[in-house]
Amino acid sequence: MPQPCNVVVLLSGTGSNLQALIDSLDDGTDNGKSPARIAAVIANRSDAFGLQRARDAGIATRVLEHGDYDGRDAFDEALMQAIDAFAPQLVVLAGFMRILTPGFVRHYHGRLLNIHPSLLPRHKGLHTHQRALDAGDAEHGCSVHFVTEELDGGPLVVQAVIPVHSQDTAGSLAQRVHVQEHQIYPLAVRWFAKGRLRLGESGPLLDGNPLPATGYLINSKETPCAAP
Ligand SMILES: Nc1nc2c(c(=O)[nH]1)N[C@@H](CN(C=O)c1ccc(C(=O)N[C@@H](CCC(=O)O)C(=O)O)cc1)CN2
Ligand SMILES: NCC(=O)N[C@@H]1O[C@H](COP(=O)([O-])[O-])[C@@H](O)[C@H]1O
Repeated sequence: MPQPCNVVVLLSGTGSNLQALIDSLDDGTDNGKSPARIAAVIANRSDAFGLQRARDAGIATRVLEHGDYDGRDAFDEALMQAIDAFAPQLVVLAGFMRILTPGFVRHYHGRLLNIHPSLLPRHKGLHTHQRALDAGDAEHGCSVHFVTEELDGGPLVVQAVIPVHSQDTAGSLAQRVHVQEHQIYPLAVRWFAKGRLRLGESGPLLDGNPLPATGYLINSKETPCAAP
């Protein structure tokens, strides 16, 4: 049995996506041989509740406060050293609210994933739920993508789609998107950890086959269909 894929998770806040990853990797569906292990959780804020979730799960934690460093490059250099101490095969951004430098992104090319609360390429950046409402979008959702230098511009791995209801608010959308995030992120991490997902020269490959530009699309009726 190959060693499980070492994963380091970066976060800045609540950590519900971290919790979904913890729960999915500990759900016994792999005959007790999880394809991945979360080696560490690293936060850029000491008040991130995700740190408590990690501690409760017995996962190592580190805090690097970006304000303690003289600029982005210095912070990212220290962050890389902290991450590499855990020798990850995969780095997962789970609500990590810092724009990463080109040097950082290059260092983790092909093994750096992010989850974003919109149907990319729509609504890159922040405040996506309100922007979807303001734009009158009929659909919204979330996206997992490989991280590149272009903010939220990396190649898509998987998206989950939800309908926007007339009575929706940014808060209600966030709640319904979170449910989908907690399905698609564990799915993508498992694919990567099992060697099924990789970033090829021309884009993401799943089982050797190019994924569509949308990534694997889960047209959610809000009860996510089984994915491969
Ligand atoms: N080079 C890249 N860095 C990051 C990416 C990426 O695709 N390429 N994804 C983001 C995640 N993200 C949205 O999914 C995101 C995070 C943070 C920001 C942002 O504007 N951050 C501000 C600070 C905001 C704050 O502290 O509240 C900043 O860094 O100045 C936009 C999008 C992770 N990084
Ligand atoms: N641009 C990055 C971004 O906005 N990411 C979003 O932050 C939230 C973190 O929630 P969590 O801390 O409960 O996992 C998630 O909704 C994620 O999509």
